Amino acid sequence: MEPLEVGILGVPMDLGSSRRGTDMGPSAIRYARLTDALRQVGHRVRDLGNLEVPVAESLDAGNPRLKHIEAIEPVWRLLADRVARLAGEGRVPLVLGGDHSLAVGTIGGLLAAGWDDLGVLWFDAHADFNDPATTPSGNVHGMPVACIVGHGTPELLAHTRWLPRYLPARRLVMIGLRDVDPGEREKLRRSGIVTYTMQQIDELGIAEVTRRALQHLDGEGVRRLYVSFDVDVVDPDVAPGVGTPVVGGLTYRESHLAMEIVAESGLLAGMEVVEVNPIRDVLNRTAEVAVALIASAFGKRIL
Ligand SMILES: NC(=[NH2+])NCCC[C@H](N)C(=O)O
Ligand SMILES: [Mn+2]
Ligand SMILES: [Mn+2]
Repeated sequence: MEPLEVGILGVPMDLGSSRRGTDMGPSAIRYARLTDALRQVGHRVRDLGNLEVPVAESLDAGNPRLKHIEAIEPVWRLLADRVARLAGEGRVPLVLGGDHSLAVGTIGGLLAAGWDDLGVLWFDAHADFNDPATTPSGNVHGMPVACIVGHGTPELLAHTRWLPRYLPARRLVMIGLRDVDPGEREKLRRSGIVTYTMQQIDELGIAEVTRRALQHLDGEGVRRLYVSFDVDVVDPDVAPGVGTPVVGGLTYRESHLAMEIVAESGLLAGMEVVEVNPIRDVLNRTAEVAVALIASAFGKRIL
């Protein structure tokens, strides 16, 4: 991989989740030597620090079907500005979460930067495609995909009016699904989003699935790839430090192989790693897995 100018941005946010702790994700990932890992692969790295995010205890959650949205939307806007600026400077944004709701800000920022050839690989145990009508929890980290592709109730989409446009649903591919809510399933079928469940990964293998996903995006005109990596896609035995663990996830090697294939595609233009929750982790193991996966996505090779 060509040497890149990587810009790291932390988003210490857990307002989108009912469990506290993902606000400490950026620190845990940095502590696991992220910049060293990227420099070893040959990239130039600049860490731009963290965004300021309100603390849950200082707020009222508000609407129980859209918790903390009044505090989350301003974080999205701020994050979108910062990401758009990074992209405008020719830097590759690497965003450290934080709960997965932040993806609305990152992807919104890339759309604002005029990335018309953007496609998204969404690695996740969950579909994150709920809206206030379908959500079982009211947690906004279960809704970012609905916001990004513009498929949600007007109440939800009212908070995305700052987006320059929505991402076409066919430019987002989900990999690793194994916990989808009933309301999400219906919406997902009609959405145009391409999905690969754990069953398909078991049957086809992660290499074939990742290659098919990339091939589909290529056919949609995607030339710049953004990887949204929710660490709960990895099996909780390997990555226990997450807010919403689901058994039956990717093995250590499967998740690496997917990242290695992403690197080989030559299309990686940005990445976020979200949902690392140090409170639930064991000796920062999940953050270490996150750093190793980032290194693979950014071109680290075994030989
Ligand atoms: N980014 C995540 N970890 N999302 C978990 C979502 C869980 C569940 N589907 C919900 O909407 O509440
Ligand atoms: Mn997620
Ligand atoms: Mn998830």
